Amino acid sequence: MRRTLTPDLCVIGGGSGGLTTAAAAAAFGVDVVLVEAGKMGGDCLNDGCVPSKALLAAGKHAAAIRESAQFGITAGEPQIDFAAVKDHVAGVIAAIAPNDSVERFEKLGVTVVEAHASFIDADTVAAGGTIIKARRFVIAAGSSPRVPQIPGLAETPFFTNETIFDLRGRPDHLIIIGGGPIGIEMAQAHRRLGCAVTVLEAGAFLGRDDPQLVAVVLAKLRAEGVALREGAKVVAVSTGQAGLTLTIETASGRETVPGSHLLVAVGRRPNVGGLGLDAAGIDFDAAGITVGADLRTTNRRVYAVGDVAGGPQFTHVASYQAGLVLRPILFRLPLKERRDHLPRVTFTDPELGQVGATEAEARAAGTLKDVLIWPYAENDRAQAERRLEGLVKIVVGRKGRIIGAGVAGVSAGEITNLMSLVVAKRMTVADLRDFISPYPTLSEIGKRAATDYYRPYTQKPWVRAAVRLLARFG
Ligand SMILES: Cc1cc2nc3c(=O)[nH]c(=O)nc-3n(C[C@H](O)[C@H](O)[C@H](O)COP(=O)(O)OP(=O)(O)OC[C@H]3O[C@@H](n4cnc5c(N)ncnc54)[C@H](O)[C@@H]3O)c2cc1C
Ligand SMILES: NC(=O)c1ccc[n+]([C@@H]2O[C@H](COP(=O)([O-])OP(=O)(O)OC[C@H]3O[C@@H](n4cnc5c(N)ncnc54)[C@H](O)[C@@H]3O)[C@@H](O)[C@H]2O)c1
Repeated sequence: MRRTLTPDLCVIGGGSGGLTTAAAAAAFGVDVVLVEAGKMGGDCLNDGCVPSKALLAAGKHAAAIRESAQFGITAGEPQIDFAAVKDHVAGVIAAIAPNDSVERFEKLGVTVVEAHASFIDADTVAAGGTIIKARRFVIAAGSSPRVPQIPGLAETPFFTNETIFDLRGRPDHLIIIGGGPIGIEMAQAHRRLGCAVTVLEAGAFLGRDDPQLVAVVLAKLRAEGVALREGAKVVAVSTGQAGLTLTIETASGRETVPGSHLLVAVGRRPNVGGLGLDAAGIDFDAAGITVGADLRTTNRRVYAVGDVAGGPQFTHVASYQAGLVLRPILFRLPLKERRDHLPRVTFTDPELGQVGATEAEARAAGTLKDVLIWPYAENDRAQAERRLEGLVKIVVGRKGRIIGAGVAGVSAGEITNLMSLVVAKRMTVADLRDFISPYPTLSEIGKRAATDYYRPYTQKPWVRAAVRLLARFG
């Protein structure tokens, strides 16, 4: 039966961006319809952040057992039941799923339509048997794995992030095409769970990050036995009796790499197909839906957030943008998206976190005044945990303002949280020096870098003379 809904707001996509938009609008009493074609929770819950972090957590436990002798505890090589690890991953998704469920959102006052949404004109969407005419729309349709045009790939069985977490048998030798965050996280997780792993990367591993920080992560992966091939472009794939063979092109010519299973992790493509964007006058290209700094599309009734909007692809960015678009939609307030304070973390062990500008970005922009570095090895907590590898790097701009920070090391993501506040609130090196950091914590590393920045003042003759003079007054 056909029905027509006329809500104030229609949200397309029930992932990180769409759920945040719908829940926040409903909290203000707005009449909201949310349309989801697949699983509520989207990529992050079902095929992305959550299963990948759960798999990494399992790998971390295996590594802890292997490395326990340095603490005086001998346990030996861990016995890994790969299928049971996958049950753990599924269990974590199931534990979080109720937060994102149709039932919960209906309780919040959102009308959920479980169907594929497509615009039929500038202010109307068709979703299954439902027609939705809304005052405003937010498209949060996400992205899908990009599958490259590599000869032989279409005829070869391969995994993407949408299928790898369902694999219950342990791969003997997993080959990963792509050394971005997905490739590198999956490489370490699988290696620690007992697979041989080779990662083939055409350019540089974790190429968007600071090479000095990336080196910390790569050193650990290499030490654990992950084969990392940089500057290795995969140009052909084939399967035969002996298994899988990939042909790579490197600076020294072509060679082949054998393996048993293949994971393709070469980036994402925005889910713009099937949305009827032309019918609604919404421009898009290969990067995603075209939006301005106000996240508005070329149709003034329609906003786009998250992966489909062509910006940085992170759950927290989708949620941040979702919060922003409610300003004009609910309150008619202007909005301008800020990107100078966005954080990101790659959840390897050690982790790699970055917020704001990297050193190279600040230098290219002409805003770099100083770089402060403090090593993990100088931190007492890192000593206690026997995790000395890594560093904090603080990028300082004009007037001592901290415009970026990068952290590579154990729990770098948590330190990045602190640095994220510092960068978002436009704090200075003095602010980071002056707060009290509980001892012994890893986050003290940032404070130590800031304190060290002022050390030259202790050497200045006039400062020393002033100290001596003041001492005379008793
Ligand atoms: C393996 C992996 C690990 C990741 N790890 C992290 C991490 O640790 N931290 C982090 O911040 N980010 C991580 N990400 C990125 C993160 O998952 C995405 O940036 C985030 O999910 C984007 O949210 P979104 O709302 O834009 O899209 P999604 O979460 O993908 O949601 C889009 C939803 O829209 C639905 N949809 C699409 N088209 C239609 C339509 N026409 N009609 C109705 N519904 C539709 C889809 O079914 C989907 O449910 C990871 C990604 C991957 C692949
Ligand atoms: N911890 C996190 O926050 C996290 C984790 C995973 C994914 N993500 C998000 O998902 C996005 C997608 O991740 P991704 O790793 O798929 O993409 P990516 O674009 O970051 O990396 C893909 C890599 O594949 C390489 N590549 C492409 N074609 C190749 C070929 N033929 N041979 C060899 N290498 C090739 C590219 O050079 C690139 O380095 C990320 O940008 C990130 O925003 C975030």
